[in-house]
Amino acid sequence: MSDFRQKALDYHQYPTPGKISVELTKPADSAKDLALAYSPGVAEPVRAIAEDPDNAYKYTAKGNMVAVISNGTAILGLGNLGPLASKPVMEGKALLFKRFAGLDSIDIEVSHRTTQDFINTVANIADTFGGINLEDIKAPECFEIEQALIEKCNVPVFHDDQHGTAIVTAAGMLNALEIQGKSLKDARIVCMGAGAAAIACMELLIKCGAQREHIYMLDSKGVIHTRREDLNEYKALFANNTDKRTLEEVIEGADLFLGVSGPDLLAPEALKLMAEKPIVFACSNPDPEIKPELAQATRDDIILGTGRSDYPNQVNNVLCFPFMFRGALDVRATAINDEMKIAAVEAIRQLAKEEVPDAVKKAAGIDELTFGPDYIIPKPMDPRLCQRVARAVAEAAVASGVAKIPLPDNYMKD
Ligand SMILES: NC(=O)C1=CN([C@@H]2O[C@H](COP(=O)(O)OP(=O)(O)OC[C@H]3O[C@@H](n4cnc5c(N)ncnc54)[C@H](OP(=O)(O)O)[C@@H]3O)[C@@H](O)[C@H]2O)C=CC1
Ligand SMILES: CC(=O)C(=O)O
Ligand SMILES: [Mg+2]
Repeated sequence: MSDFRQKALDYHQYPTPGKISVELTKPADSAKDLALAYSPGVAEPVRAIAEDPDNAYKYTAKGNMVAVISNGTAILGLGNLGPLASKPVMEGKALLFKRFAGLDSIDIEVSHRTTQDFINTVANIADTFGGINLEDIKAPECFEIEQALIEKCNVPVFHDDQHGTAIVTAAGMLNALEIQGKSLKDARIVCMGAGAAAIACMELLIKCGAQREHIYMLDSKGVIHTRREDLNEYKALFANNTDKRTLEEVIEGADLFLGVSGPDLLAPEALKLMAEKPIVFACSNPDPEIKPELAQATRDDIILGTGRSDYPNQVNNVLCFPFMFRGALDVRATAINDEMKIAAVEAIRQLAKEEVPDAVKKAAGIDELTFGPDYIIPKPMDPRLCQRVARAVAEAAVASGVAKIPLPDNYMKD
């Protein structure tokens, strides 16, 4: 067994199996404590919540609690390995919620027969939580699931692989384009993958200024084009009227490559065909579409991002989802809308241009971090991310009318 594999397994096994646990927030030592915590005292908040459901935010952990819910159908880039196998990833998301945004989070892995079963299961438990983070649910079911849950639930529902990924990708792309001296409006884009992350990333890039007709999307059968008869309605929106059928044909002259598909799908020969100063985000986890060392050896004018923590430019939804929910929950947003997403893109983008505190460099294990090809987006351990992104998101929620309470005084001020 490799050293790293053993280390990863040991990390998860010792000293206690798993990565999360539940802590008490109130004393529970004496009979007096228990009389308040349990019977008879607990009856008082019960009555208060029965009278007004919003009292759940006052008397229970709901307002600071996010459920991370998966069915394990698209676990990272490892595929459909089932609900239980997705548990380490979901516990990992809970760890990130707590570590970076102070949000309590519990993972829920759902076995189900039909898509409707899954929707019903989540809808039936949603009121327990302040928000629902859907994770690693494959396309195209993820689109129907998210839409149905947004309609059924009173709390914000967010499919992280779609929108978290899209927000971070857009922020990174815009900064990389700026450094390479290119514009999103003119950029020729190749998107490898046509699933949850791919469709959402391209839709958000279009909202940020990319042109749909400049995008070529590929799935496991090749280029998505208008003469294909096997396209679902989401892929069909990206069908090009073209004779091109292969990656090599569409990548020639491309400025941007986004990989949200699987390992080693971008060969160096294809990378060589991209335009001058290309931008490549090889975001498949854990193994990117091209090995970073190979990409760098193939093109010295490249800006490269991956989804991983062990290379520069980590283009990963961890830069978004903890703070998106922090901001949304703090103003009790009923939804996560486009205004909030665009506000998050801008906040992430701008932070990368600021001076980096020494503590962040130390945690990243890097001596110098200055806005440029090897530093296009902030590091996950940058504590300013929570302040900036949560504040931008909360302000956008208030301004766009989905917040149920006003911005708290001095909210997330530096
Ligand atoms: N860095 C980050 O933050 C994130 C990275 N990702 C990564 O993106 C990838 C996809 O995740 P997600 O969208 O949730 O999963 P989905 O299952 O929804 O989509 C996977 C897509 O990849 C396509 N694909 C598979 N094999 C190939 C191939 N050989 N050539 C071209 N396309 C292929 C599939 O094609 P088809 O439609 O034909 O089946 C499908 O469109 C994963 O590797 C995941 O780790 C995802 C979210 C966040
Ligand atoms: C990062 C992530 O959510 C994924 O790869 O699925
Ligand atoms: Mg995911």
